[in-house]
Amino acid sequence: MAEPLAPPPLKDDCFALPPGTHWTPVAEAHAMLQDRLSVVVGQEVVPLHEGLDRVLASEVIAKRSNPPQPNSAVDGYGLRHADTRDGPQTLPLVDGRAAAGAPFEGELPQGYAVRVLTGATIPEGVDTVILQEDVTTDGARIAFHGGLKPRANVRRAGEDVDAGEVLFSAGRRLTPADLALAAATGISELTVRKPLRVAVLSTGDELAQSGEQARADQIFDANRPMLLAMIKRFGFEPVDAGRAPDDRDALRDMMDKAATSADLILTSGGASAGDEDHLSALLNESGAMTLWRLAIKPGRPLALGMWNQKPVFGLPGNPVAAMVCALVFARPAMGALSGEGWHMPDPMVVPASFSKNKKPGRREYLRARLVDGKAEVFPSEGSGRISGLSWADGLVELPDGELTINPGTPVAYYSYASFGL
Ligand SMILES: Nc1nc2c(c(=O)[nH]1)N[C@H]1C(S)=C(S)[C@@H](COP(=O)(O)OP(=O)(O)OC[C@H]3O[C@@H](n4cnc5c(N)ncnc54)[C@H](O)[C@@H]3O)O[C@H]1N2
Ligand code: MOO
Repeated sequence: MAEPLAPPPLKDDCFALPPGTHWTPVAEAHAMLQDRLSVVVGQEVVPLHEGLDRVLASEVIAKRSNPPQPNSAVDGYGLRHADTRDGPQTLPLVDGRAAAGAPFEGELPQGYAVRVLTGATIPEGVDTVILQEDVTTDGARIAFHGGLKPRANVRRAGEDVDAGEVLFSAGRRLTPADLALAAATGISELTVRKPLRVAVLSTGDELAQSGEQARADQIFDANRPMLLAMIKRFGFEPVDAGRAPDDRDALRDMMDKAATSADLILTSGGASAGDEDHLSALLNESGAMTLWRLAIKPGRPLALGMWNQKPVFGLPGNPVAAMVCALVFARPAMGALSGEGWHMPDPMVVPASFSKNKKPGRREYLRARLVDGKAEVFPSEGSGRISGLSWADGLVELPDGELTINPGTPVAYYSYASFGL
């Protein structure tokens, strides 16, 4: 008869971090990634109107000043300031007018005023424009009170931007306002980065696809729709690489396909070192695998490797850990790979409305909501509690060390929006 199997004794340090294991602190992991990742996408030239949300590959320089010539800020009358004095006065009007797109020909004679409309090029001789609400006119003269400010209502050429000024640096993701500025300064084409294509692959025999009939022992794949949607929100190109069974050959095929259609592969599940953790085994086999045990909660295991020259981020399977690692590690990494640059948002420091005794050793991310300027947290820290991800509008980050938090303690809060979600 076999010896009865005795359970292992509890260790004194069972709640401490495993001895001898190096837990990579988040800051160290960030520094390493930042150091090792570089732009992997090429460039292309697109017409200005296709520039929205694209990442600039080079700086953009204004070709033209804005405005290109001095123009009027108001509807009114142009005159020489030297022809005015304090107190009530009149000036005769010249024939003709200056309108936007239809300039006044010639120079304004001394001692006259000229009708000007908003946006019109300031006629030669005019240095000041009086608002039409401040004059009376019979069509041949204007009467007004003096004391005008010299150059009133005149927009100087280049007062907004001068030709030759740098409008944007490389790496900027273009906004609607950027397109307006580029158009106004004579830019018609933009040299941008090709979009970063990010493949998302789920692993695990337990996964069923939404819409399919799930066996009783199966769960629906929640990570893939979440990660694909996150990539889209970040402004990258999501590539659905499907769901791989716990079979090394099938996973290898799917990884090969993902590597041909994307610049970066995000997987979820199979990242740790369990019997069915085929992803880490496969990356190990390819010789380009590092399993990072990160000092982060949730999301301890992160498998990083290269597959057919494409970087792979093997995110943990638990959906909460997958999302946290995608925000905290994959998002800034995608910035570096896409040409946008490494970027972590700045948190808002807000008072906590919760209590917690945080143990030392791991940086923690709690699902949080901002209510009346205070951070509330989801009552459960379970890494499979997807409802908390959906309940939250951001994350509270607790530092690596030990900390006692009471209502009112300042904490770092990152809104989902600050990551681009
Ligand atoms: N002995 C240990 N076991 C575990 C440890 C550990 O340190 N020692 N770490 C735990 C932590 S923390 C995490 S996170 C997971 C990470 O494991 P894997 O990345 O290998 O993920 P799986 O084991 O494949 O899955 C974990 C969990 O997530 C579910 N899952 C996976 N993919 C999806 C998906 N696409 N949609 C929804 N849910 C998914 C999966 O069914 C599991 O329940 O390991 C712990 N174990
Ligand atoms: O990464 Mo695990 O989800 O910390 O729980």
